[in-house]
Amino acid sequence: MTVPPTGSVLLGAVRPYGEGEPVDVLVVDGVITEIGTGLTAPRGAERIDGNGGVLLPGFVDLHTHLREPGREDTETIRSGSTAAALGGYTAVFAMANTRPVADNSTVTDNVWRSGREVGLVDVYPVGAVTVGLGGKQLAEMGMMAGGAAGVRMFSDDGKCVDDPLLMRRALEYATGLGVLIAQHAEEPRLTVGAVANEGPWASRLGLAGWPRAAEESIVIRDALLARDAGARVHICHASTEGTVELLRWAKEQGIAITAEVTPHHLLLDDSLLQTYDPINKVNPPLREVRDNEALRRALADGIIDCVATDHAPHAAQEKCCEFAQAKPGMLGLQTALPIVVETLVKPGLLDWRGVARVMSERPAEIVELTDQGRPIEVGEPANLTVVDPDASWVVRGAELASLSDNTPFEAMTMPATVTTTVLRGIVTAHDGQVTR
Ligand SMILES: NC(=O)N[C@@H](CC(=O)O)C(=O)O
Ligand SMILES: [Zn+2]
Ligand SMILES: [Zn+2]
Repeated sequence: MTVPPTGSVLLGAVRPYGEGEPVDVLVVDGVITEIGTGLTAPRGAERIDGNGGVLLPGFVDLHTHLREPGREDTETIRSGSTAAALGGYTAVFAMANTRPVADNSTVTDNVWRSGREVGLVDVYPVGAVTVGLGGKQLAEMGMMAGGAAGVRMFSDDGKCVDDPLLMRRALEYATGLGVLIAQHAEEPRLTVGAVANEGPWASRLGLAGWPRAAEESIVIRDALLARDAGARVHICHASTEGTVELLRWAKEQGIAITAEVTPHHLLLDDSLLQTYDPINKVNPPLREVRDNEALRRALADGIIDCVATDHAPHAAQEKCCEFAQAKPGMLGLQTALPIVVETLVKPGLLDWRGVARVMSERPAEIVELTDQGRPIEVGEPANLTVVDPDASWVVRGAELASLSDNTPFEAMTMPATVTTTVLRGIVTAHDGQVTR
């Protein structure tokens, strides 16, 4: 194991959790050593002016697609890490649906090492649950967990582990290894050919519908399997009001279930499909306004644990085509924080402490990272993000760091921006530029 590099920096005039008067935060060798006013930077330390911005723990994304290996034309570990650092992230979990699939330790260890070499964000590879995402045979989870990457989360994301017996075995095996299974909840028999939320818009537009039950039946099935196995299970990209109610029930029973919601499912609804622009095509599909509202409330009250981007880059030719043929997925890393501000902070559902909870603390806890999502206190690791809460900017896909530009937020005005990201005391991004 290589020792990760650390740095020293003085963050001047920042407001931890957006509270109180601005203070200076001194970081030496990757650790916060002093918080106060009028601090001076020791020799060799960088000095960053925080301009009174909000200081938060660095964001942790449990759901990112980096497309390396296999589709480096659409995203690489470097380009995805760049987007992550600019978006305020200090750790991202890279999904296993690459080519080849990350179903063995050769792939997961390579992703881990490449992430370390780039050094902009901690890239944690997610291992596949089944060989080749085929849903038939369990992958060697133990080998991946025991490798250099120390894989701690497994998912067939993009596909559902739909066989209930196999899912039960995966949960049992994962419990023994102390790792987490994250489920893409989609009963495939109910979504054959489905491209849009089953509802009035899909009917009107002649698009094949994706029923809510396809998601909800797997959510409740997996909650029950986790209960019986004494296992933990994590639900990827929760998208319906019904899923929220099932999560509430399962948590009330004491079942160890956690869930994430994407920024796009918080903000966008299926009325956008009337243009037939596949930029809005995603799995699970954009739902209805009542779902947006239920998901926002669930995130605010903790029924949904965290925000995860499901950053899913696709090439122009995979998006600029007939709706049914287009690939599902949208960019997310650089727009996540502003959308959380728009949908939760501005309406008063979350304060900045709450943003720290859903973007950093809870995701870090779910995957048991000990150096992320930590309190902003002396002696804690300096994985930090500075936000300008008053900034306003217009999204331009072509200007985002991703190699792809499939953002559904094109031309939208965003509130708030990340001004600085710090990984173990090293400034990784500042004023819209990465440092390495
Ligand atoms: N969300 C998507 O629509 N697409 C994801 C896969 C997934 O998250 O299910 C992708 O890999 O492109
Ligand atoms: Zn998925
Ligand atoms: Zn995904």
